Amino acid sequence: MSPQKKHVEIAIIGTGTSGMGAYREARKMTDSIALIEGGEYGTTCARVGCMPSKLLIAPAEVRHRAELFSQFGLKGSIPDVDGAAVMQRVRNERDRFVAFVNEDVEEFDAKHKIKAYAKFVDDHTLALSNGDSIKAERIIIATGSRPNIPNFFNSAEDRLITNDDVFDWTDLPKSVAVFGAGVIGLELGQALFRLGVKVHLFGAEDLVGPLSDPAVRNYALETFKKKFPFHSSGEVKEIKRVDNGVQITFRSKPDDDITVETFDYLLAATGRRANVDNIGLENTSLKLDKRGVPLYDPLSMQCGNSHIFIAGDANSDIPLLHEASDEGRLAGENAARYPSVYKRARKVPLGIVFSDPQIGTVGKSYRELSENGVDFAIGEVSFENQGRSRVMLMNKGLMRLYGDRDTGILLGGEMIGPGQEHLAHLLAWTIQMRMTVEEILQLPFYHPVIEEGLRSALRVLLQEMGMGPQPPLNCIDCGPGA
Ligand SMILES: Cc1cc2nc3c(=O)[nH]c(=O)nc-3n(C[C@H](O)[C@H](O)[C@H](O)COP(=O)(O)OP(=O)(O)OC[C@H]3O[C@@H](n4cnc5c(N)ncnc54)[C@H](O)[C@@H]3O)c2cc1C
Ligand SMILES: NC(=O)c1ccc[n+]([C@@H]2O[C@H](COP(=O)([O-])OP(=O)(O)OC[C@H]3O[C@@H](n4cnc5c(N)ncnc54)[C@H](O)[C@@H]3O)[C@@H](O)[C@H]2O)c1
Repeated sequence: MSPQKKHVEIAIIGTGTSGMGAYREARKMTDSIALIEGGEYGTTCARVGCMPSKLLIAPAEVRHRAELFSQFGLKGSIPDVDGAAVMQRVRNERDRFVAFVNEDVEEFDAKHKIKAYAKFVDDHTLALSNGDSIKAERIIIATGSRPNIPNFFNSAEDRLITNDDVFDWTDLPKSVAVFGAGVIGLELGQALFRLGVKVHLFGAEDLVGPLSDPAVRNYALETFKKKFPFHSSGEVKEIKRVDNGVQITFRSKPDDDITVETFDYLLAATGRRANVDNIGLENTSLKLDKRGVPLYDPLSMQCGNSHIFIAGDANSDIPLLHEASDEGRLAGENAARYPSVYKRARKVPLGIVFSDPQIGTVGKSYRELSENGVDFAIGEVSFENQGRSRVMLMNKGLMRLYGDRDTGILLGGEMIGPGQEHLAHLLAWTIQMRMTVEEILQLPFYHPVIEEGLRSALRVLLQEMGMGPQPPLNCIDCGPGA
């Protein structure tokens, strides 16, 4: 068949979370759409991201609780891990989540869907990998991201893997060297370790997860180092493919002796790279930043004043699922409205790492406040003596909250500890409502709950801001271990 030339109002490149959101919004206003997908339908989140990673973490957490039996005075053995069964459940449930997404895609109008990779030929024209081309009045870039793999890792040859590979395993390997102590490395590394896999986590510059507050970061480093081999500032001298796997020669700390260990795989979790370097942006008039991402307005997703919009991981800014979804819908709405483009307020930043202890970041980070010279106070609480956390043997953690000294408004926080996935939400909601610390303290806190730890941090913050009335810290009406 000779190559087809199609003309549409809106072309959306990528049918992941942001592309699907964009499609739903744009579809409300036009029937002239091309929704293009080069890879597999199903989204990164459901196929190889959020969902399968949490499916791997779940059995690891359950088994870890059994390791605490004796501390509770319980007798019983720690369950053996049936790696094949663990991975079978991960794959089955993953497939179920992917099937839900695919059902949604199935319901999209068949005449809108195109299966091919797209590349810009000029500002309005896309060349497709199937030989066809599309002329579009407006275009949305929703191409997502892919693992960033330093060249250094290539010597691991066929034993170099990423998150794209892990969830297709039919059994657990014996050993994995995880590179990158960011979100993926912490989540997958700890889960594999707790499922009996020999894991070493190799970080860089003592960074851990998304933490920028030095006190919380140091606490996190100390805590994770007690849990599994974690070389947070080590030096890797050599990575070599050997007969039985990948041999890694390294120093755990700068002054340590050299160690040589062999692993089945090297898992690269060293950040992600936006899929914007391979879509022909050089053929457009878009201005790019130093990462190669088009300059765009995060309140409208519009690139400059152009008819091109960018959403989700493709813009590299907040590579999280709920943000990709919001950005996709905003881009879809504005592409349909163009040239009258609306700005929408963005949600308060919220990040959660599903490690144990969990990590939470909300609102403005310590780094952002410090670098911008904001005069902020810090309220800190340790979870080591927090009542409910001790009861549950989950009493590891440190929360630091930041408040504005002039207005008493809560600005943000960084934390590691029990139940942070819930505490971080409460904090994000109160920050989005622009509540003062005093107002938040008027809200009900039950007893005995982990939220009482959050209340203690808020009370310390109020005191640090010099704003009364100041309830006595560790007051008796707060209940023991608040
Ligand atoms: C291991 C892992 C765990 C994660 N866990 C969480 C979590 O717990 N919580 C959270 O909030 N976020 C998590 N994330 C992040 C989250 O998955 C992403 O932010 C989100 O999926 C991004 O959605 P997207 O629409 O931008 O990209 P995607 O869903 O990746 O969609 C992009 C689509 O574009 C297609 N495409 C690319 N280039 C082209 C082209 N040229 N032509 C046509 N199609 C193209 C791709 O094939 C893909 O289908 C995780 C990510 C990973 C990797
Ligand atoms: N729970 C969640 O919400 C969740 C879970 C997984 C992923 N994600 C998203 O996916 C994104 C990507 O995750 P990620 O963990 O790949 O990236 P990341 O940016 O969180 O962490 C990458 C880490 O790798 C380190 N690193 C880089 N090069 C290295 C090297 N050569 N050796 C050792 N360490 C090196 C970096 O210093 C950094 O700490 C995250 O930013 C997040 O937005 C979210």
